[in-house]
Amino acid sequence: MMILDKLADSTRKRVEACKKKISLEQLKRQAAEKENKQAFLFEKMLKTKDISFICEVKKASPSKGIIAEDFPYLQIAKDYEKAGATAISVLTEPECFLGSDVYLQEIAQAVDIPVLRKDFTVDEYQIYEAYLLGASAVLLICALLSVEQLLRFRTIADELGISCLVEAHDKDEIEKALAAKARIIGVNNRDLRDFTVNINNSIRMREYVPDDIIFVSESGIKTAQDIEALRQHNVQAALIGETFMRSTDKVTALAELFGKIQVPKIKFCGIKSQADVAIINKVEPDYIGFILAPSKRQITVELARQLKDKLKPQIKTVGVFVDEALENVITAIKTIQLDVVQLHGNETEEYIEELRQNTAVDIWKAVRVKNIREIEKWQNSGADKLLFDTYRPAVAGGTGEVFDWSVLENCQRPFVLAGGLSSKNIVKAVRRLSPWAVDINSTVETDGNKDSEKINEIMAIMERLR
Ligand SMILES: O=C(O)c1ccccc1NCC(=O)[C@H](O)[C@H](O)COP(=O)(O)O
Repeated sequence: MMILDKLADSTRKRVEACKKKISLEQLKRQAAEKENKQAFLFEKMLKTKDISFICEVKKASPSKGIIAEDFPYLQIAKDYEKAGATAISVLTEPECFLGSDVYLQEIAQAVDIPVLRKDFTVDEYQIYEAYLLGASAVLLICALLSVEQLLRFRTIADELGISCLVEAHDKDEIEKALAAKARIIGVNNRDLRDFTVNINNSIRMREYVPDDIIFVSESGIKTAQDIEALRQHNVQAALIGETFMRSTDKVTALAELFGKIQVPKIKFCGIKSQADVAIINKVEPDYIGFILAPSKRQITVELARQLKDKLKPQIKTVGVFVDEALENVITAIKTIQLDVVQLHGNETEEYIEELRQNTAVDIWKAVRVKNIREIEKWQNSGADKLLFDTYRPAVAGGTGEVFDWSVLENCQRPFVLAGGLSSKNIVKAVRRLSPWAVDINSTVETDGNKDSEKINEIMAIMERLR
């Protein structure tokens, strides 16, 4: 019997045993009661310009045996998220892959990125289970399912708001996936009959999948050259297990596979004490920001001057103002010896122009992003840089919340990215948007003060991207 048939058999038995504990009807009722706050997140996140990474958490496999003796699955998942993974695939098959539903459930709760349940789906029961465990997607393998089953399972998943990664190995299976109206097709580079792996399989199969369907290359991807070849063939995502499972430093491993990027300048905003300055001097970011506008982080011009005195001279200072009278801004620039003025209110082009006439500092205009029109409106601004931040009514800045980055994908000007950037999302943001600089504030604070561990973590992550 082939491995796939064995796995399907044992999965059917497993599902029957589960049904005795909780019936399908009960499971359906539970699913109906659960609110899906992030419908189809898995496929939404895979729709990016450059290649995405689906990183796999797996302890063992039939072809390789035990891959990870030590298996801190939650830490692995968190490391993948920091490394910039777009999604995480979690093996739940218990016999050959030594997976568990518990891994999936805990991981889905611990990370903000979508999680795929990697199992051998042979029964609709497993789709409801996956949804209840917190999965954002399930795997449907063409070699195991008829077109009718694929269609039915995909329809159930659609009703629940979760995605299906429909896996094929050859042209016939791709046709089956297309007949089942798959929106995401994964081509497996591993031949499950003899376990041989050849990443050219997905490259060969690329032409059979229309461009409006997300194409995922699965298995055996090891090197930056592999990723570059997939990129050249317009592959949207790479699903990688063993290579990442065997790497001790996921951030560096993913950075090496992704290839060189332009690492942005780094600004930490809301510096307000000598203790903050001491932390900053140790890590030497490119910029720091003093909030000189009403905020829980506001400091006086005089305190900013004193802090600047203690700051290493190579670190540039940004004064953040909100609709401040021009003469006060000019006085602050001179007193503190600011390098940059960040206008974070409703300042106009005329205001920017007048400021330009009166000072030599760089001017950054903060745009709090409500929609894409906001981005377009400021494209011809006279400001030196635009800084895009999250819009929240009645909050000028420092929200700690992320906005929808898709509006920035066609931005023509170099920009500063702000809004809820953290060690969890900064790599993904940098790869996806190539900002000129990143601005981090709330997420590196603990109890209202800058936290050296959190700042060090961001700096260490960015260092590994170089
Ligand atoms: O941070 C503030 O308290 C603030 C108040 C008023 C105007 C601007 C403010 N911050 C400006 C920044 O440059 C922040 O770094 C930016 O908004 C991002 O903040 P966060 O989302 O907390 O990382």
